[in-house]
Amino acid sequence: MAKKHGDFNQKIDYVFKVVLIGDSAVGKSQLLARFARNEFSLDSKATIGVEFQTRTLNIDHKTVKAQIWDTAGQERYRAVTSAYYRGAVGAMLVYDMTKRQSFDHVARWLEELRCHADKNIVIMLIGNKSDLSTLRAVPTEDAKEFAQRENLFFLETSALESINVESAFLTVLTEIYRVISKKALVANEESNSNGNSSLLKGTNIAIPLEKPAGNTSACCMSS
Ligand SMILES: Nc1nc2c(ncn2[C@@H]2O[C@H](COP(=O)(O)OP(=O)(O)OP(=O)(O)O)[C@@H](O)[C@H]2O)c(=O)[nH]1
Repeated sequence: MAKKHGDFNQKIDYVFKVVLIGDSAVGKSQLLARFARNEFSLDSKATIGVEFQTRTLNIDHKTVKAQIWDTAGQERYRAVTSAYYRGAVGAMLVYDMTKRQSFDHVARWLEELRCHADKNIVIMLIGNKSDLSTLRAVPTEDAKEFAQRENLFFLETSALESINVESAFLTVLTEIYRVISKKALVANEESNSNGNSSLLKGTNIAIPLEKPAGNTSACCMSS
């Protein structure tokens, strides 16, 4: 039987939950389809509710299962609650580079993300549909500046032409791995000095890095 894109029978060392967010029709589902199955559809339907897909890959000789969650950008279908963000260690915040409004809403999405998610979550800002660059409505510099100011990774992608999609997801997953390895090192050092065994030894490590700080109910995006 043919192997699925990126799937192999190996012990999983880590499961990383990554969430996709952004306005409706910016291309979240197609970015996921491109990354998880190397597929693309031009007549993609609006997402209703929440779905996820996985892809297993190797990072630094470890087997990582990326569990990528997708939800509707349309307000009437949106099921984004704290449950969607719970346990997420990465986020792809997507806008459509041909739709200025979707970029103008990025700050609100970021606010919602920071309100619900772990404070150490790794975030990639994505300007999708770079194949339509003649219709560009968001200059690269504007997005780059925003990303620098907010401490986000940034890439322009095309799910259609498979440009930078792999790179965007791999950057986030590798950074998550880097953060978690660093934490594991600290945990190891602390437990060694306490004479305890490592907190993070073993497999299928639970990922949440830290709980979000404070009361989250007051800071969520209003419609
Ligand atoms: N030209 C072009 N079209 C794209 C690209 N990515 C997605 N699309 C198209 O944009 C439309 C919306 O894509 P979706 O992936 O469904 O968007 P979404 O953000 O998941 O939308 P919601 O589910 O409503 O939140 C579809 O017609 C896609 O085929 C891209 O990179 N280039």
